[in-house]
Amino acid sequence: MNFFDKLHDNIARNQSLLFVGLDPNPEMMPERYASLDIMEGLWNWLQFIIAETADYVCAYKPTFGFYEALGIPGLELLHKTLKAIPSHIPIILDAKHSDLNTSTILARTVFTEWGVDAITLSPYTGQDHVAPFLVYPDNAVFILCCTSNPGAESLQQYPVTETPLYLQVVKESKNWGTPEQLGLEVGTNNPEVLALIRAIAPERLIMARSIWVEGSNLNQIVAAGLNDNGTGLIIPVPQDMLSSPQLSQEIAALCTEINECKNNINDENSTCNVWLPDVSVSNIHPQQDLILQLYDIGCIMFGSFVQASGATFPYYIDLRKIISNPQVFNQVLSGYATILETLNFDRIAGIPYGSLPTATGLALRLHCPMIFPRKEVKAHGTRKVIEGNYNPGETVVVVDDILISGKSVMEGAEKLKSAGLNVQDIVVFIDHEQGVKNRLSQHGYNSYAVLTLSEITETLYQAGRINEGQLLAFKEG
Ligand SMILES: O=c1ccn([C@@H]2O[C@H](COP(=O)(O)O)[C@@H](O)[C@H]2O)c(=O)[nH]1
Repeated sequence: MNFFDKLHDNIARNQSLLFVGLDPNPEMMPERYASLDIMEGLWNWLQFIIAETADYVCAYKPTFGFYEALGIPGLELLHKTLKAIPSHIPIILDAKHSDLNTSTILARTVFTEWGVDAITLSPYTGQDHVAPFLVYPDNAVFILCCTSNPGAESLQQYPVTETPLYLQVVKESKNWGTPEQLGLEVGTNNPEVLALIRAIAPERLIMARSIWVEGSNLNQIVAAGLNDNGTGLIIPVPQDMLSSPQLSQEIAALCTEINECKNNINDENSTCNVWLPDVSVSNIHPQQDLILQLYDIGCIMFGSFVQASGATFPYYIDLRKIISNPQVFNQVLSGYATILETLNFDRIAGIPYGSLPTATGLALRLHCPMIFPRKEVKAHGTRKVIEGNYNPGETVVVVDDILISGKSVMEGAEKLKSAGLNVQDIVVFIDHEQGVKNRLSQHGYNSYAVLTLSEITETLYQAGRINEGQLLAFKEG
């Protein structure tokens, strides 16, 4: 089960948006444990917190730094703490990790060895740093986009007049991972800041932090943080409460207060227009997130572009860019893989150059050998038409990026056939439509596409990424 499903199950099971920090901070350890050895006192305290709160939380969030600061016994304590958390409750390791060089090894350690479900990351090292954490489909990351630390303000709010840095972080990080894998960590007690972030990221889970300061208005904070469906927000249990001997009663009362707050807000927002989200939800394309990301990373361009056929189109689809965005690339591969898994073949062939990375990714993912027909045959060396090993008589599935006239893919397929291979199935990411599938079928090929061009354009239009003029440009192209 992936992190978000696990989290939502617990929100529903415990009727709680609350998460608890499991922080062995000696300065906060209650007096009643003072007579014990420090590590024993902290361990008893942590066990007490888990036992008292397990029925009232949606997640636990151990802060890595507190354990690290206790040295080797601290890391042993972390290990024991992670083991003590009931397995159905998701664990968010608060690491605020920011080092690119250690991201791959840390991701592997925390997700595969420690059983952590999600981790907090600092955004400064960019997508390269985040990508190694996103190759684990059941795990998630939270990107720190805003902190309540007054000293951070001059950076976060810069430049004051245009988009401040913290909002830029929100915008940028939306391109790094899907809503199921990437949430936002937002430290603020200012409802306006939360509302600005929510407006830019209506689809993201927000992990609120630092909301419990004197003068904070819980109702306003919850109202600003919830999404249009009245969800998408998790709230920390105040640190002070975790020292209380009556922890379970206090957290139960807080849970009720937040639920009342949430229900009132959701009731207030339930106007006579309440049917609208239902209508739009049913219209949302299942691949909407991927389509928007492809657009956002510049795979869909407007302008005057001459096609291989000589025709001029008012747009160009450049799927070659996906190789620079591992998260998007991975999702594109999943789209192809779903189709390939229904077909029978001995080898995968990619059409150069654009589809070679895709064919390579699919060959690795599906454990299937790959070959490719050369675009041009070299006048030296082996002078091979087909690269890679194969046996005549084998069946090959051809993968390409987009079908416009079908000429490129058929040329590639013919080269494979002339080497004695069987080619029947062609799988592309985008079908330009306008009869190209029929053309391929007239030449004896079955063709399959992950998406059609009209599905993409309708989705972009509905999401407000393109205007009516651009939509028409696609339709008339
Ligand atoms: O928007 C586009 C249009 C074309 N391509 C490239 O061309 C072939 C598909 O064209 P055919 O007419 O079907 O041969 C495709 O493999 C792309 O490499 C493109 O990338 N984007």
